[in-house]
Amino acid sequence: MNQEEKIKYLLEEIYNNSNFNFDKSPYPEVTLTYAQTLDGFISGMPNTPPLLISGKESMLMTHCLRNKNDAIMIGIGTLLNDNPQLNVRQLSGFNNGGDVRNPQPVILDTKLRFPLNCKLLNNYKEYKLNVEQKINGYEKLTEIKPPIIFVAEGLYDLKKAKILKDYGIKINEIKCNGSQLDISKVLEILKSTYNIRNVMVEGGAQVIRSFLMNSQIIQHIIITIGPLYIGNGVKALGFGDIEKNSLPHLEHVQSLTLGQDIIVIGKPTMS
Ligand SMILES: NC(=O)C1=CN([C@@H]2O[C@H](COP(=O)(O)OP(=O)(O)OC[C@H]3O[C@@H](n4cnc5c(N)ncnc54)[C@H](OP(=O)(O)O)[C@@H]3O)[C@@H](O)[C@H]2O)C=CC1
Ligand SMILES: Nc1nc(O)c(N)c(N[C@@H]2O[C@H](COP(=O)(O)O)[C@@H](O)[C@H]2O)n1
Repeated sequence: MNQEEKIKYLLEEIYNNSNFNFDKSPYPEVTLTYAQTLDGFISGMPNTPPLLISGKESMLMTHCLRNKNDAIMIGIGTLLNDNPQLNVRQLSGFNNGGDVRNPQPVILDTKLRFPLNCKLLNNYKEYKLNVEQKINGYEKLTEIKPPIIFVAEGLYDLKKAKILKDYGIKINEIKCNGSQLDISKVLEILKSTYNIRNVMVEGGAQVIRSFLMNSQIIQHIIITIGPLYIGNGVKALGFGDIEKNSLPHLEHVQSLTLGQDIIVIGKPTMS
């Protein structure tokens, strides 16, 4: 088995041994995953270039996880800072007719700050154009699914939403009482409207915090620890203290090394 096959096998084991019952749950199966430094940071200071924490082997694991999940969720903070692609381009066979798939991107974006020139939109537009115009080799392209954006009712620009919808982007309005979107509602819609069976939540800090504070909706946590210190930056849980009792601990813990990185895998529990 090569490295990619070994990682895929490891992930199969994790998901096959999950006692998650999709039919009985109002939500998809949720995996929270991120990479952090030895001093607990997931990135440098806000508005600085993206920080590479994962080595090539654990980045391959991230792409295998993306391949395994129907959807990948990030907050608008990550989109604005990193301009990510959220695809599986590191897997063998990508764009060469291989048996791999991209997850559908999901963005939490109350005020629709989604930039009209971001890679997520450009990649989707380019893919659609290739398929619609049957451009040479289009049959072998790995499908790119349209991003799904969650916005708050009354807080976003309807004209911008119309432009995005015309490109094929899915926009879902949620009633929002507080300052952030209700992640339970978001997950319910992903399951009921989009038939999303499993979702990996990649971050950033505020999204990780929201999920960990509602850890009953998470089935798996997979953390990559890269062997570096950076001194300051954005902590995995963002800024501001949290009551210790609101956070879970892990059970059924496994750990392994991939390259120079340590991977910690477990199930969150409050008990
Ligand atoms: N190392 C790693 O694995 C990863 C690192 N990162 C890093 O994280 C940093 C970004 O983190 P951060 O700035 O916290 O941004 P986030 O990606 O967590 O996005 C936060 C924003 O999402 C919107 N939002 C809407 N609803 C919710 C909700 N229920 N919970 C949380 N957020 C919600 C809010 O914006 P609004 O009010 O406008 O809707 C909020 O400000 C970047 O530097 C990036 O590099 C990101 C992913 C993985
Ligand atoms: N697994 C992992 N390791 C790191 O070191 C990271 N910085 C991240 N970041 C996440 O990956 C996104 C970038 O994705 P693309 O390479 O553009 O597909 C970034 O936005 C974070 O979500 N992840």
